[in-house]
Amino acid sequence: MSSEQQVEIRAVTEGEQLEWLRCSRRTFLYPKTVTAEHVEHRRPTWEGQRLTGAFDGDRVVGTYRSWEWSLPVPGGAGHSVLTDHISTVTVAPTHRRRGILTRMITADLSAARERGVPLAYLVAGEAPIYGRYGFGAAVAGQTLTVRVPASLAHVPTGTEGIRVELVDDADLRAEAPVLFAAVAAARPGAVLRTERFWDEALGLAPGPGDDATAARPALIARDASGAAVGVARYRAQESWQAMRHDTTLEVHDVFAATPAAQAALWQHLLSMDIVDRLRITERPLDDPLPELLADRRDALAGEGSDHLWARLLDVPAALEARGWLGPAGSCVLEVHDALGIAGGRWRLDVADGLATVTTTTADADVTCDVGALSAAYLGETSLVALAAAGRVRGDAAAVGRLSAQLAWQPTSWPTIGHF
Ligand SMILES: CC(=O)SCCNC(=O)CCNC(=O)[C@H](O)C(C)(C)COP(=O)(O)OP(=O)(O)OC[C@H]1O[C@@H](n2cnc3c(N)ncnc32)[C@H](O)[C@@H]1OP(=O)(O)O
Repeated sequence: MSSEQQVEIRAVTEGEQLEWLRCSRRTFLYPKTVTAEHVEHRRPTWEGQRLTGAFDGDRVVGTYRSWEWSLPVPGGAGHSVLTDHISTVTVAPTHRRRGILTRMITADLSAARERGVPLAYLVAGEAPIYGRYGFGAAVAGQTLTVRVPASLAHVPTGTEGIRVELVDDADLRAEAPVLFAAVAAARPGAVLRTERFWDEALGLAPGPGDDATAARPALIARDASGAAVGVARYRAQESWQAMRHDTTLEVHDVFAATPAAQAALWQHLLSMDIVDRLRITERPLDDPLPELLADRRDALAGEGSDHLWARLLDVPAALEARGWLGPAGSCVLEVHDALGIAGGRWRLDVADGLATVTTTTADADVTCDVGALSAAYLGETSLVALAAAGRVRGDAAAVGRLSAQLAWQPTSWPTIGHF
């Protein structure tokens, strides 16, 4: 067996992309044969992205993909930071636990910092992997299961003026991306989507061997002027025989410009015939659905999980880029970073919804590792909870105030944004 030192980490050439894709899909236990057609299908997505490979001789034994992408942060629409978006992280089972991921990710994070990118993020395959590299679990998602039929006891004002139309998935192409972009811009941590993502998600660009899915049913909610104000997508079991007995409708990608439009979509979905339950994925932690129901036990929360992991690369730039809802006040914050990328000690002054961050040598009020601050950065994970876990240290009043300052409403939104 070759030693770790013989494994070379470098950019993948066009001619190596097929082996690179094979390595990633094999490691993710993808069941289908990967061909040159799959590479052609992925090429539009890879344009402008960095594809890195770990090579043992001419064999690809590790994959890593990253690119610059904007991420909404607390502060409302218009508050976003440039990020290093990381994906397709794999090391072949034959080459695991020899430091290959460590070499790929530390090189990528350091290079991103040098380019002036203040934040990195990814959606983790498994929770224990990324904490050691300074990532913190920053956006959680939940799956709600709701018995059908169920009725809404409360609806927000204006729900009666919303009309819900049944369309095909493909019919969403013109209107859904614009609506999604507007909704996502105001939700911290919402992974933004490319045009290519929409083509693939709506079944308009099927990969080799994939079924064309563009005719799946979907819903559009429209206001009195006819403008699209909400979208919901869903799929049922494949055969009607299975559906005669016990039918779960998998509902995903529900988003709306207003609470009324969202409630109108739920009203429609909760009253569908031949359906026993809805299984609704990718919901934020503050989803109002249980509050709308006549019997809140009709909605069971389950499968809550970390979704997006964030990693601060430039603490002052990232803290100054976001908005602040909490009380005005100052503290000295010391951040440790074992990778030597983002550590330092700063005075943080919060006032009028903004923060000013300046280097200081004063004693620290609050001290933590970069992973803990990264977890709290998007406003959802509580700094007080991190302190209770021993991951943040300092005077309780200073930690409590910084925790209240970092918190943001509405919470983050666990969107799926790339393939
Ligand atoms: C954004 C994404 O793409 S998420 C998807 C991540 N990929 C996967 O889950 C696919 C299956 N897994 C893999 O391909 C590999 O196991 C990887 C990429 C997760 C790890 O690659 P490796 O090269 O083995 O990691 P490396 O050797 O650098 O490990 C560094 C440390 O992390 C630990 N570690 C790595 N992966 C895991 C894991 N899944 N669970 C627990 N610990 C882990 C190692 O034990 C090691 O710890 P140590 O330094 O204390 O010895």
